[in-house]
Amino acid sequence: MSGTTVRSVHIPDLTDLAHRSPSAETLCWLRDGRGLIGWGVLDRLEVTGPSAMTDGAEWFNERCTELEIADEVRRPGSGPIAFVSGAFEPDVAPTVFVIPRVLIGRDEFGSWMTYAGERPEIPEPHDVPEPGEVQYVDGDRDSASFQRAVRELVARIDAGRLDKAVLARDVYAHTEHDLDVRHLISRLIATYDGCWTYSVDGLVGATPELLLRLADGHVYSRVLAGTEWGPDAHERLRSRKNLEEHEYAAVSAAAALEKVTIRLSVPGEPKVLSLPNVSHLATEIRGDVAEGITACDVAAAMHPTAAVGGTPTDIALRMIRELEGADRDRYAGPVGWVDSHGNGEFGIALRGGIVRGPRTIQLYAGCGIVAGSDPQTEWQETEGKFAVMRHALGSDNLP
Ligand SMILES: C=C(O[C@H]1C=CC=C(C(=O)O)[C@@H]1O)C(=O)O
Repeated sequence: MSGTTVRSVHIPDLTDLAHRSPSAETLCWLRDGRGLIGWGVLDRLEVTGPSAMTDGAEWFNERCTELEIADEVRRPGSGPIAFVSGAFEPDVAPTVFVIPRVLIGRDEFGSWMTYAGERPEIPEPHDVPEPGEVQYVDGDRDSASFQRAVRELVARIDAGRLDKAVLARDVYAHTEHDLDVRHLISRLIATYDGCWTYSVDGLVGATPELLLRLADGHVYSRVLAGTEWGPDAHERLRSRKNLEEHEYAAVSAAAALEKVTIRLSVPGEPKVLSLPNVSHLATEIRGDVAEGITACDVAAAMHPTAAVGGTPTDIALRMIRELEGADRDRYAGPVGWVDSHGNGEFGIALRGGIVRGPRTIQLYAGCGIVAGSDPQTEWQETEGKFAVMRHALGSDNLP
């Protein structure tokens, strides 16, 4: 890679990024027609260990110092970038960094292309094959065993051992034809355009939860917890149980952000976020980071918030390991991108799955358990969250 030139150049504005990738190994971070889509691998790292996120960032910075960089665009996301998918438990599963060979980016000012070596043609938009019939098979937990785990967790909360933990379950989707993540991406962006559609190294989904955006020293985070669906969902979101469940997540995110920011603004009351499948309570946090802090530093400081872990974090993680069954791998980890200036965006990898074979994807969904959580309702909530990927795989049903 040493001596390779990476160039970013302005190109005519493209509104259909998702349909341009010529590769089934598409890397993507897209929301509402803006974001990044990449293909080809200039370099790649898999790293495991408690500091995987910052170790990977160091590796990326070293790669950048070896490159010749010619960036005429000079905006967050231009120049060399790495797509990143972090493990939920970084000392157990690998965190992946991928520097694409070619990338098209788009923001409010227009589009650009970044490439290593010779300038490629801009690919024409094209259709990709559909997966055909899909069969769903429960993973480690069926309805009864998931509800048993919820009941056990509520008993431990009632006994005062912890306040909250997020329990997840997995489902395997087996498809008739080979899976092409570009098909999933195009279905996700069409319906969940207010979410961040991601695809990194087989992890694909559309998350409504932004762990952080860091651009020119300003940080923004959208914390979600508390879920309802169906009639009167907005009123029911204001229940004591939902507000409490949300509060743990917002407090944990703000406490982590405090360590890396010099200014922080946290609203006192959550808002309601409506999605096609469910609605959530949402807290939007804004701040300014201390000098030299990068998006990977902020992601490492924040993960896992109580939106996916619990309160207190260490006890919740122990309970999750004990009660959950399936290994989370990169589900509920930070997913996104970072550039050579430390700007970046990371979602929490929710409402998605991990491709496990040419015709198999393992889907995950979880929900926050607090005192008073009802096992049957929590099961239904995971069903509502699986709707995102079921839709991406071809179903037209929403819960
Ligand atoms: C853990 C998930 O969602 C989290 C994010 C928003 C709302 C949540 C809830 O209400 O339980 C979860 O904390 C998931 O989608 O798998």
